[in-house]
Amino acid sequence: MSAYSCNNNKSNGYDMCEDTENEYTYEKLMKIREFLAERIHVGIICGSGLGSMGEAVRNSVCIEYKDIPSFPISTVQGHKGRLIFGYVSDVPVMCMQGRFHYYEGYPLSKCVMPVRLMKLLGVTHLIASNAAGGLNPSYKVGDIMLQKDHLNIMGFSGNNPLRGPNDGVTNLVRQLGMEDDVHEGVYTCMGGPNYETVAELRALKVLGVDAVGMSTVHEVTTAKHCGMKCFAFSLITNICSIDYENGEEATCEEVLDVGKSKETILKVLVENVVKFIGEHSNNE
Ligand SMILES: O=P(O)(O)O[C@@H]1C[C@H](O)[C@@H](CO)O1
Ligand code: HPA
Repeated sequence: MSAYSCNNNKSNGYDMCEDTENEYTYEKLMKIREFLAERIHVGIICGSGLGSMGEAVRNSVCIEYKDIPSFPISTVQGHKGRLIFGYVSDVPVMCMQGRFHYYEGYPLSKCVMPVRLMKLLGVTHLIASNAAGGLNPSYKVGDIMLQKDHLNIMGFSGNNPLRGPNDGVTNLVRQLGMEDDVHEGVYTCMGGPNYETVAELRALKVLGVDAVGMSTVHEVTTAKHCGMKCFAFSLITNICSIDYENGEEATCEEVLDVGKSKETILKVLVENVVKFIGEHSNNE
């Protein structure tokens, strides 16, 4: 008898099959889940005003956060609040158009839950983006800062910082024709929701911070802990002034406007990085 043929044993009224292939144990289901999970490869988190990167996703299926059981909702301007599943450069991705911030009232464990979900769904590589204020005097509004490291101020007592993004990816970003506008630097996350005081910015500068924002550090820390490879970058949306006499605090509108003005280049950036990951990771 072949593995799939039934013997018409109807002792309980149903067709009974001898074949053990028809028994779905928990272990077997987990194997199926693992197989399917391997089909999603890259996770993308869009920062404030950077949701247009989600338009790089082709053949997409969108699911609103509010429709997903137990999922938090986005409460911040510039975060659509939906998951997009699809393909970028033929690589299967899931994209968060909207992240969760500590200042929204969510504990950090909830802010990073989607990263753990990505891991469960098979994501091996995380691309995290954010809007940030430039502290390094050589940065201009609209520049991109590749996060070569971060300062985990909110977890000063011990989380590991991100070390060394993939050199190849870094070069690839430089090839975007933005050589003069791309930097590698140190990012830090403040608790928010208010922007930093001059005294705080001065302290951050002394600590070696090049750009300051309100996210990403805990996501990257969690992703690293889960064994993912991470590529994180900041769009410099405003320049942080450490001068009491000159310089104004950024506004939310300003931050979102800079994101909008860089939509095209950010989409290309995401496409190139995902393509690179697809070509170099061998579906690991
Ligand atoms: O989600 P990100 O880190 O891009 O958001 C930044 C930090 C604040 O939420 C907002 C400031 O305008 O942008
Ligand atoms: O200057 C800033 N500080 C903190 N978060 C930010 N997000 C955009 N700009 C900034």
